[in-house]
Parts: sequence; structure tokens; C-alpha cells
Amino acid sequence: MSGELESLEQVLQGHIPGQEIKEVWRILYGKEPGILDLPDVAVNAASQGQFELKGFILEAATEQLRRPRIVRVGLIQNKIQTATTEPVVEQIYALHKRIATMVEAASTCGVNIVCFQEAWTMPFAFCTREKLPWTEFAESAENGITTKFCQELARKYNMVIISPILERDESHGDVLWNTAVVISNTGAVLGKSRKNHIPRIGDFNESSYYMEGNTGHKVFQTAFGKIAVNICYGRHHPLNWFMYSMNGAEIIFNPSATVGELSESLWPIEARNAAIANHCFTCAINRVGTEHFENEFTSGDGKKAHHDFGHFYGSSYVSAPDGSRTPGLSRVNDGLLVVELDLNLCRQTSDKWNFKMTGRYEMYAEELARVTKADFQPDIVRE
Ligand SMILES: NC(=O)NCCC(=O)O
Repeated sequence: MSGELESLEQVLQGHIPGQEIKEVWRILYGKEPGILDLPDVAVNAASQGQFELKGFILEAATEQLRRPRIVRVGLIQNKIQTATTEPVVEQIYALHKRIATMVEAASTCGVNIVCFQEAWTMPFAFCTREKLPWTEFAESAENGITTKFCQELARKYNMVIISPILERDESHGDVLWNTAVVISNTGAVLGKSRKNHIPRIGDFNESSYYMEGNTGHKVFQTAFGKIAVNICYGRHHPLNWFMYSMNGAEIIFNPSATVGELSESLWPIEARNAAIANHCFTCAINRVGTEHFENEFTSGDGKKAHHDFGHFYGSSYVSAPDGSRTPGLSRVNDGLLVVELDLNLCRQTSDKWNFKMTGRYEMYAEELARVTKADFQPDIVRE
């Protein structure tokens, strides 16, 4: 353990008296989620495999005309499994092995859709700005070894798998993208969704490797509901969430890689706010641990050269459209968060709060069209 806090929730629970914690929780986290009973086989697998396992239920009201639409999602956060100096293929296979164990546990918990963290097959090496060996982690979204690995898991466990990778696009001059591959529970590649917003902040030097995505705001109709993937830095862009939602997403996954010093105070707010604003579920997943790189790099901020990005704080969680949310996974350990959702809550919340009805989209469409013109002048009234 790194001397890092285990989790915010653990600190709250450890210090707030029993009679007050429920009220504190309600104010901070909304309606309390139910606890999902998880099978012994999964609990044992987690203890043997040394990963955290938590399960919650986010319920909806009973309706007369629609049956509940129950889906179980699995969020997986993990550390890299080997030193970043090991051969590329060994690093990839070690991660495959780790994920296979965690997905098997997810299947015993009845998970229907599982999502891994951003660029899950590699260390988050974009801080280094070095090309080799990191670009060698890139794979075809359609035929790469990781997609084949996920297809086998999807078929075996009847599970939709969201696999965010560094993509090498062999059909377009071998260029790189930051891409989530969506694999159907049948094992077919349903499609891919590329990261729309690329960070230019701190050590997040991703813009040296790939460009802003060109796949728009695709929504994937799966056997378990309509899903979309908003990759990492896209969570700071409300219009990005909005467009996935306007295309019908009921669950938006946000596979991420972000560090404490930069974003931890934003983390609990952004995906949760997106669930509220868009009447949908959001699943925020962050990698965990500190990754060491052999060569020092600088951040262009006058500070000393360093060998790591800082601490990836995990804390993966799920938010519901009514603003309630689950506690997060650990800030320091690998983990699997299993959450049972009733998708009926999306429409129920929309009918209650009416954000899509009151959103005045035509007004904003006109104003945005003007803002993006070269001759735009801000509409400021002066005396
Ligand atoms: N991976 C990534 O886009 N990180 C950027 C930092 C952040 O969005 O917190």
C-alpha cells in the first residue's frame, strides 16, 4: 500500500457517528442504493485474486405497462501487472490474465455488460512522449489480439464487453486512435467509439499520439439496453454526454485514466452530473496505482523531471438519473463493482424533471451556430 487513503467513504464511515451517517450519506450521495447479494464463488475469487468486490442495486418504481428492465453492469479497475520495462507482449498478456479472472468473477455475479478502464492493455505511457515501445501496444479494433480475447470472453459468459484500447487503424494509413471496442454478447464486434476530446493538460501528452475521434456519438443497441462510451477527458464536456444521450443512450460508460492531484475533486461530480442532466445512468471507471517509467519526463511547468504520472486513484462508481450514486471502489486496489440497474428509471426521471422537454435546444442550436462563426461578437450590453 502506498500511504494513500483507501477511500473517501471509509473515512466518512469511520468518523461520523452512527445516527448521523445516514443523513450525511443521503445529502452527499442521494437515495441510498440497495446492497446486492453476491455469490460465495465470486467473494472467494475476489479474496483469492486480491481484488475488491462490491455490489449495489439502483432501483426504479414499479410501472403498470412496462416490466422492470433489469441490467447488471460490471466496472473493472486495475493496476498494470508488470514493470513497464517488460516486453510489450508480456505486459499485454499479464493484463489479459488479470482481466480474465475478474471477468469470470463478474459472470458469476450475473453481469451483463462489463467495461474496462481506458487503454487497459498498457501502462498510461502517453506522459513520456516517447513513441517506442508504447505505440507497439496499438492493435486493430476489429482483429487485434485483445479484441479476439474479449470476443471469447463475451461468447463464453454471454456478456457485452467494452474494451478501450489504443487502436491502430490499418485501413487508414496505420494511424492511432484512442478507441473503445464494443463487443456484443454474441461475440461479434458491434462497433467502436473513439475518444472525442484529447487532453492538453499536465502530463497528459496524448495529443502527440492520436487525434480527436471521428466516430461521433454512436449508441450501441445491445441485448441489455442502449449504451455509449464517453472516453475519459470527454467527461469534462457536457455536450459530449448530451449527444450520446440524444442518440438514445441509457447507460454511458466513462473509461478513464486520471490522477489525484489533477482531477480528484472533479471526479465525483462530473459523471454524476451527466447522469442527472441527461436522464441516464453513467459508469465512471478509473485506473488505479502508480506507474513507473524508466526515462524521466517533464511537464513543461518548470517542475523537476519525474518518472511517474502520480497516483491513479480508482474510485470507480455508478450514478443514476435521479442523482443517487453508489459508493466508489478503492483508491488503491484493483476492484470489480457490480451494479444492478432498472433502466425504467431513465424515463421515470425524465417525466419528473423534464430536462429534455425544457432544454430549449433550438435556441441553443442557433446561438451555438453564431458562436462558432468567425465574425461572432459576444452579446454584451454596455451603458
Ligand atoms: N486520460 C485522460 O484523458 N486524462 C485527462 C485528465 C482528466 O480528464 O482527468
